Amino acid sequence: MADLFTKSPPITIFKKMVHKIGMQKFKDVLITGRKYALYSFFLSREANEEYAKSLRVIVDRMFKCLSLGLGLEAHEMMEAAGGEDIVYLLKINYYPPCPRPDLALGVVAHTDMSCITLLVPNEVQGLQVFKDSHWYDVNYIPNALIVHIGDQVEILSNGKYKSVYHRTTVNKDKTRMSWPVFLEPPSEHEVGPIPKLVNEANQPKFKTKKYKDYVYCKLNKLPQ
Ligand SMILES: O=C(O)CCC(=O)C(=O)O
Ligand SMILES: [Fe+2]
Repeated sequence: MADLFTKSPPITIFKKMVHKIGMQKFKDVLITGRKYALYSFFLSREANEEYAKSLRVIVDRMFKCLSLGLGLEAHEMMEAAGGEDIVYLLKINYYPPCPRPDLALGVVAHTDMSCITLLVPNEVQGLQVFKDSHWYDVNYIPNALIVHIGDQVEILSNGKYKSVYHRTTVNKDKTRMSWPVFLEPPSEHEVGPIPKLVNEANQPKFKTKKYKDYVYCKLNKLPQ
């Protein structure tokens, strides 16, 4: 086990996980409930490396578009989000069939804390987004990536881009899975409205703070 934590870059995901939940709990998780998802992490290291490489290309383009959309230079948004040090955090969601989907949710309504999230679902319907007081199903499109704007892009853009409020439902007969990659600033990185976007007429709508402090407040439901 120790060996696994000293090798190549994707292992930082596990280090991060261990750091978050503690080694004992991590081992407990490995031998109990979420065995399936965590084993698939270990077994598919190469696949994850390949996937991360492909995602990088898309991530660079997405940040460029977001930057240009705000009238900034192409590189500015990504730099403000942590540049080369942006963290790629892969999570695997596993939603088994549920006898009473009318009484349960897969994931409760939330916005992602990340800058952006790139998500691949399987073909089972479940993701919903909230708009104009309604929940809308996100249709499954084969080979398409789903992109969420997360809280950090909302902050960087001083509210011009809104983080998407979403949730997941569960299915009576089918198992749903999804593989989101959260693109996060490094934990010590300070995130706030990009100075060029702030002036007399556009006062900052968000505090500037370290990403780790943002996460702490959000997870503990404290005011930001
Ligand atoms: O499973 C999904 O489609 C979305 C999951 C999600 O919102 C999350 O993990 O943050
Ligand atoms: Fe989410």
